[in-house]
Amino acid sequence: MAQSILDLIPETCTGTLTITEHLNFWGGKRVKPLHETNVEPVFEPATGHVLCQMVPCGAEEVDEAIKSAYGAYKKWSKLAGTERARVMLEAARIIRERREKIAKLEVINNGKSITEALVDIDIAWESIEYYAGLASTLSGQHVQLPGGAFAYTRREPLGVCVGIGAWNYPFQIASWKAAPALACGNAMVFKPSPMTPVTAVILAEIFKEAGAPDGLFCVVQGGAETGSLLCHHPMVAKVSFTGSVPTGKKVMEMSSKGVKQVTLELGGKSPLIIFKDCELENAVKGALMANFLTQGQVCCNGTRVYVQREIMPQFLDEVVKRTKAIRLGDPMLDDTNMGALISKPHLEKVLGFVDQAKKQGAKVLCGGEPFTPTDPKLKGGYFMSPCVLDNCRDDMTCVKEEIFGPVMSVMPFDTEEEVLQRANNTTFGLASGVFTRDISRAHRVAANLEAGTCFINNYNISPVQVPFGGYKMSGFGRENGEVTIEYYSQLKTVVVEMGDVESLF
Ligand SMILES: NC(=O)C1=CN([C@@H]2O[C@H](COP(=O)(O)OP(=O)(O)OC[C@H]3O[C@@H](n4cnc5c(N)ncnc54)[C@H](O)[C@@H]3O)[C@@H](O)[C@H]2O)C=CC1
Repeated sequence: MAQSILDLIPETCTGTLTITEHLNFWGGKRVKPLHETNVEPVFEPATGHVLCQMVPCGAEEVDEAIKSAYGAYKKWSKLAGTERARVMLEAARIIRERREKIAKLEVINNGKSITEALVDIDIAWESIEYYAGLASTLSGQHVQLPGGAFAYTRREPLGVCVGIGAWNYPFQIASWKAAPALACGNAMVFKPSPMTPVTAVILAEIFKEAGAPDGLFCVVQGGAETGSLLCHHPMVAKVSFTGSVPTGKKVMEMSSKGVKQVTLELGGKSPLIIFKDCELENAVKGALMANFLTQGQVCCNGTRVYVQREIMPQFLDEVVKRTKAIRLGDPMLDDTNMGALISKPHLEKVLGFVDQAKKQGAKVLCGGEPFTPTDPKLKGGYFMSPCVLDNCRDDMTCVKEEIFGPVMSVMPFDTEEEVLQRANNTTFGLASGVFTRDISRAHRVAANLEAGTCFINNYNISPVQVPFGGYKMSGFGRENGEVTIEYYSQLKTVVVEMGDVESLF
């Protein structure tokens, strides 16, 4: 097999890696693009250095990848769950073994800190390991019918599933989609975001090395056009999408033409409610975790922080103190805790939200400015200082729209009833959080929040055993947890007659 891209990573890698290897993968190998049209440069967010070129796949290549996946599906779906589990466990082991190198590559392509990237890679192999465990438990039901007849159900795969990913968790999103899909006996064609094309192909190489049939996990590069080709392809049974609400709607519409199943993991504007009886230090830490991971580019972030009026001054003091202490800089260094945003246009968009918030009456307590690290190699990076906004109102743009950057909006509230009404007054419903020491209140609030997840006394932890997904316009279907098996399989009912046919004719 050709040399892995992982072997190209130099010792000191910030701003030095250039990848010229092909980033498509099907038929068990990396594939050279057929045409070099609509090529887009891919930037290293921390430096602005061109990391590689993203060459989108056209119709012929998408068709080839899907056919390769279909061939693998025919073999893979015939294996017992235990046999599939063996390959998946081996893939998880290889990822674990190479976690540092994969994490470094993720940092180079995404800009998040190495500390966070290592967690992402660990969650990725954990997910593959978890679904490997479930692969051998898939089973149906036996139903007795009158006259000795009976029926049973078989849990069968769907076929070729498509995964379309966002740029904020490139390797983790690919793994979260591949793991349940493969455990159920499907094959997957994955399209990463055009801004983060690099690490999905590493996952493909690892599945191959672990013993998966050629084509089981394929990678096609591209943007909207390639994504649309995937959604329309007649041999695709399901599309699992992570991205924005507008694109999610298009994916659903395109998939509906072929009556394909869809999972949509979309955006959010999640509320975090902090009651005066909370343990304040934990609530402050929770608010930071809810806003500043991956430079604030996290779909389930709790960016609307409602704080009970009596504790607002202490809360703001502490939150600002800790936010100012966040160390920005070279994401490859262990003591950096915030890296660079994904792109220059995205940085400008986020800074634009801060400007607009100021115009609408918000007060910037800290951050919200472009940031230039002292290290000269980071001069061209897309950094901004994490921002806390006070004096926010529910009708402001910064409180209503997903910013997808390190910007926390803080608002006071007085009563539980009032805050619940305000927290639910949104078209999104991905996540939510509550900090309180009153256990009855905690569960009552959790039950009344209209969101797919509610964190009590913590925020943004995502164990693979726990279902993750949205309410309302944040999407439907789930990732992680046992329930996701339902989204990657279908039930066949087999009815068995033991006597004579009683014909009405
Ligand atoms: N709920 C969740 O689990 C997550 C949601 N997100 C959401 O993703 C968004 C940020 O990610 P972006 O990559 O900017 O989102 P995006 O919606 O622009 O793109 C997502 C993916 O869809 C592809 N795509 C774009 N147009 C398409 C089309 N017409 N047909 C098929 N595919 C198409 C893109 O190439 C990319 O791979 C945020 O809104 C965020 O909230 C991000 C991460 C996790």
